Amino acid sequence: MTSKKNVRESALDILETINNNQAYSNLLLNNAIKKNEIPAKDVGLLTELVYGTLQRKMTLSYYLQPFLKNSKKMQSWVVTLLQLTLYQIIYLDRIPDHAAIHEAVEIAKKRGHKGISGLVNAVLRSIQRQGLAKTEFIEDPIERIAIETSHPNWLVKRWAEQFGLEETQKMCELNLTPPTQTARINTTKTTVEECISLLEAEGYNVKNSEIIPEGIHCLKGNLANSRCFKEGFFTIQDESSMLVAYALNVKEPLSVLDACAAPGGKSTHIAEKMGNKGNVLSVDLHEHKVKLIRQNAERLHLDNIETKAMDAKKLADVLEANSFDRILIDAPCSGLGVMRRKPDIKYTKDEKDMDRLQMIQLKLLEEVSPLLKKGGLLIYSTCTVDRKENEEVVASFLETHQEFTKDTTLASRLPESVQSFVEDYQLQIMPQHFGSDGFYIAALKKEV
Ligand SMILES: C[S@@+](CC[C@H](N)C(=O)[O-])C[C@H]1O[C@@H](n2cnc3c(N)ncnc32)[C@H](O)[C@@H]1O
Repeated sequence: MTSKKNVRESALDILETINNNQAYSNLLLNNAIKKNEIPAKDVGLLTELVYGTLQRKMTLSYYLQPFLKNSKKMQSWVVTLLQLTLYQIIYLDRIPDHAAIHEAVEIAKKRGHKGISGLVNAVLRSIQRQGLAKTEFIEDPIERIAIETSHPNWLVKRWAEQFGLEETQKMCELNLTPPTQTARINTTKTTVEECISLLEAEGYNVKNSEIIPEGIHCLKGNLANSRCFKEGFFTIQDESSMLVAYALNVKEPLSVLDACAAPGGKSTHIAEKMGNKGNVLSVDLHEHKVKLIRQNAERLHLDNIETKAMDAKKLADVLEANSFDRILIDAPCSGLGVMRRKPDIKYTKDEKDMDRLQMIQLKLLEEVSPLLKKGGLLIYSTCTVDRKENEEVVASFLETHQEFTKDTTLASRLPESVQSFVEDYQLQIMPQHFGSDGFYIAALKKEV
């Protein structure tokens, strides 16, 4: 079947839409694959072109700059086309440079005019002849890391202040690598061994997680298309997120509130760990999000999840105080721990977002915590790497809530390889620790 727009034209369209509208890359990619009837064999290349160019945008701009006399006057699609092509020349060995340049010139002819295609050709050929500017000579280490790893300056500076330059550099470099698909086996339906052999029979290359006993890594294929997935044998989830149900200590049937639950990755894990017994109340803001939790629970054949669409901050108006054994607040956050999956985050967030989010996170803790029983456990988590949204939120909550204490037994409940990263009652996973998402967990206990 011939595609309506070829792979590189589609990649250019997607990148332009992201630049102009800040739309989500994964949704745009899926739409383009359908609309342009991109053949299955080219989907991998299209994904790599879009994510790779987006991930390296600042580095590519830095390399292009000396060759563009007046980039401000240049139409934005031309700059994006140059970045897309330079990405292939520098980072994709399997595409010969002349083929990438030829395609770029053809696209420029089709979308623009002869002048533009001549300019695209001239810029790319000059880069080939003269080579790339050296980043080692950038004196300021913050600026150098920012350009080399394509992270905004303010973020590199912020992380360097919080975690030191060395950890920041490691994190930024790891953020450029493609994530591995991981999944959590539904232990109420199957075992890890059985699921691995069923997936292998379907043609997948999978192996055990080195961190989570019920986790697996997929080395080939997309698990979402498997029969095992449809039958509810697993949930696609990052390994860091799998730690939350361990932190909650839900080995027996209990009453659990998951206050920010959609699409239900952690709710379903909790429900599985309780052996499809007890009760999980999964709350999220809107009905369309809550529907995703129900769909997931149904697919996994879990009957112990109840859902509610409402603002968790108002739950205390409709539920009894002191009524849950466990509460999870997996709060809305800046998502700085998941940049490998969502490179758009790098260019759309700013420091004001963290200030705004901190207020929301604190308010959620304030309003939801009275629902916890005395002696109960509250877990606060985010998929971000930022002290303002993590340690500061929890410290501020503890200051004004004497009835809560730090639960220093957190480490003992977590899988062994993670334990050494726990500090007292908190865990900040950095992407470079295990190659999983950056993630924060704090464990708090309500005094009896
Ligand atoms: C990090 S995501 C949750 C992911 C989920 N726990 C999982 O593992 O699948 C945060 C969620 O909080 C929800 N949310 C934000 N503000 C909320 C509020 N005031 N009440 C309830 N849910 C809220 C968002 O809609 C979003 O789905």
